[in-house]
Amino acid sequence: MAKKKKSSKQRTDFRKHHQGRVRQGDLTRDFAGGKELADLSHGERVSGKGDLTRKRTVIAESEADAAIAEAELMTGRVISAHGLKSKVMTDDGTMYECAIRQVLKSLSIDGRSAVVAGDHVWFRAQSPQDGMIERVGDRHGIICRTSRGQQHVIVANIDYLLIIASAAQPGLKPVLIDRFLLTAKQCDVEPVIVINKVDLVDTAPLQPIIGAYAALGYRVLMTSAESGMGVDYLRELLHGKQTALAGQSGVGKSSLLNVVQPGLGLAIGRVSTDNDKGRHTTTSSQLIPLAGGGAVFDTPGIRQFQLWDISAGEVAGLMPDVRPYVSACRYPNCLHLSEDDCAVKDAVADGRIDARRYDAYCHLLEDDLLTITR
Ligand SMILES: Nc1nc2c(ncn2[C@@H]2O[C@H](COP(=O)(O)OP(=O)(O)OP(=O)(O)O)[C@@H](O)[C@H]2O)c(=O)[nH]1
Ligand SMILES: [Zn+2]
Repeated sequence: MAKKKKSSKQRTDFRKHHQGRVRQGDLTRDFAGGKELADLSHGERVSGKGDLTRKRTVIAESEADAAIAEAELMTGRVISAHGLKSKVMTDDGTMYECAIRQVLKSLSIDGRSAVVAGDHVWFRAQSPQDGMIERVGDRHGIICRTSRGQQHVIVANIDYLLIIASAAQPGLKPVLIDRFLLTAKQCDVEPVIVINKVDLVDTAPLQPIIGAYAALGYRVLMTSAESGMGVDYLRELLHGKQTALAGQSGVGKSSLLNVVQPGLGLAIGRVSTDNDKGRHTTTSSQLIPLAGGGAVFDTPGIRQFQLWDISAGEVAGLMPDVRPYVSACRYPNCLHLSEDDCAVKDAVADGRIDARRYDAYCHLLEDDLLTITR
């Protein structure tokens, strides 16, 4: 017991000393660190005799070994994880293709991935391009989806989900914003709504919709990558934060980042005229470190994120404006569509719930969720 405490303190001290940007307590999934491996190698000598002095000496030796082993590790952030290979970027922007140590893989619990995009990892460089991940930091702010009962983490360690929409080309689709809001709520990541391309429209008609979101407590920004409107505010907001980008193709995600951080040079696509839908120019995950701190995660997995993981019965509870009424419905499993004595429909009828939001709710259930589960 005492031995364990000491070793975790040593790790914490080491971490504080060497890994300034990683918070204390980040290393609880410490399956394969030098300490454990050192303990294994000294196992017989330690447990065989019960000689306390010798035991202490061996522990001290193994801790020294562990410190040396740890000192050889490099830190980085996982950009993408595919099967057993991960792309890891170090603080100075060097990319490594990393394998995952077997013990990490075998200790990954209930089918969850041992390593996911966004993870902070400690790895051993094996060549200028290759490495072996030895340790994964604790996760917070996980954006995930569940399909066929399996949870897939798309990206970890995220503070904001930046939901980017555009006022025109493609036109504003509040339904899409609502979907991403549900995702953010479900993942417990703070959403920020950005309405871009406001240079193309008269903004007066946007005010009611912006007001409705703001009244629900969401942060809403109007921006233009073209005129620069709202860009300083956005830059300030992203400063020091870990942000994941969401939004339909062509709304200007890359353009906005390029003006938030001049010199970035992300590829800008043309909006497809084919049914106003466009096609994502960005096809692989990117981690964009921001000058002055923070980073933006741009991954196709979130760009194309759908409501895979939300069941029809859960949606109302995730909408702050609808949630207060659901417990007053006659039927506990009321979906607030065509049921009798529905408190949600009553609230829509007398204006306590915004009719547009309720419409979006109905569409979502009828078009997506109920048809998928049928
Ligand atoms: N007028 C105007 N055009 C913009 C603005 N932002 C982006 N655009 C244009 O919109 C088109 C798409 O911009 P992108 O930045 O590639 O959009 P995206 O969201 O990154 O697109 P994907 O990579 O496909 O997901 C480009 O032609 C941009 O020049 C804006 O604020 N105003
Ligand atoms: Zn109801």
